[in-house]
Amino acid sequence: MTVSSLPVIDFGAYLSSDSSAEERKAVAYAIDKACSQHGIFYLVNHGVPQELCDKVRALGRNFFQLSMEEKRKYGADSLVRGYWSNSDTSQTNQTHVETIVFHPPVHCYDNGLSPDADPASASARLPTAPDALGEQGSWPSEEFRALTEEYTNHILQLNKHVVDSIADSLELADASRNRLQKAVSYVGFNGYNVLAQTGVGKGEISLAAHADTGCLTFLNQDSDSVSLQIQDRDGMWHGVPPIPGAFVVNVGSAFNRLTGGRYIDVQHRVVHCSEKSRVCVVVFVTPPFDGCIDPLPEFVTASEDSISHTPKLYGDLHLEHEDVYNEVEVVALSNPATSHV
Ligand SMILES: O=C(O)CCC(=O)C(=O)O
Ligand SMILES: [Fe+2]
Repeated sequence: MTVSSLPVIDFGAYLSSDSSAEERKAVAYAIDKACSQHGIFYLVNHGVPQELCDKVRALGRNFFQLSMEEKRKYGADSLVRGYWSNSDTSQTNQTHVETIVFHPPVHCYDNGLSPDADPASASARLPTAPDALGEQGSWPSEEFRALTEEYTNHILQLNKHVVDSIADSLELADASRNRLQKAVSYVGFNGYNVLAQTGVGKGEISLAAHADTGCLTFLNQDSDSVSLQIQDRDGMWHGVPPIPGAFVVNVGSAFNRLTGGRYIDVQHRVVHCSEKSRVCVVVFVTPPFDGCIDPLPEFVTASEDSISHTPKLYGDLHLEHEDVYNEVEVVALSNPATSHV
């Protein structure tokens, strides 16, 4: 894989009302091709103000610079919102990756789970109602909350257009388009400290290999280092160099299922060994927990259609992935060979 092989998609033509139908179609086909060949692409001219993208990364950076004692005041709650880091750093205050996660209260989960379920059970950890999300106390400041919500709303708007373009290129029926448009967002601010060179030599990584669980993920990464890596079909890892102003957009497992495997839920990880720490603000866009993630009718073959089964819901997939996704310990690299995408 070479640097030029990861598509850089200019979304301006899809968003502009001056564009012709052919111009919009060309963008839509490019996105479909990227999702089915790579499961990841760069998006430029996406319409989210650059100043806002820079501000949210700065918000994350300022937060991570607080003392560990201060950050722990915002420790993750039972719904896994808030601050979390991958090592007990009481001695050194050193972490490889730390994160502060929110589910902004802009969407409603209606997954039918009982709010008084056994708190020790996995299902009790799923947010069940809008007022269970993003309580005031879990935000470091009102500014943090306001900017995060503004940013997330922009990304959700952008996601709506990207999904529309995908539905256009796949010629989806309205019912399928509407299913894909039901979206919930999670936002995570990831902070990466530099892995000691000795550690990198020993095969340490910052964020373990995984596929995201939802449909599309929008990454807004610092542009100083090549730290994000994706795995190709031959198992080789490749760096994804940041392009200033571009989002990296990747496909998650729910989209892989919904498209009957057409879209690749790309495996990715982070190995951060530059001189500066790194921030990446991540918005995961997922179906609601009660959303069915069985393949859309357009991707069901006649023989599959005749098999009756219980529909798979996104909430189930979320729980299955949770342990894998949270596995961010430092582990040995299985294959340290990398090149730029
Ligand atoms: O920080 C990054 O570049 C990637 C983060 C990521 O993959 C995730 O949070 O799921
Ligand atoms: Fe990820």
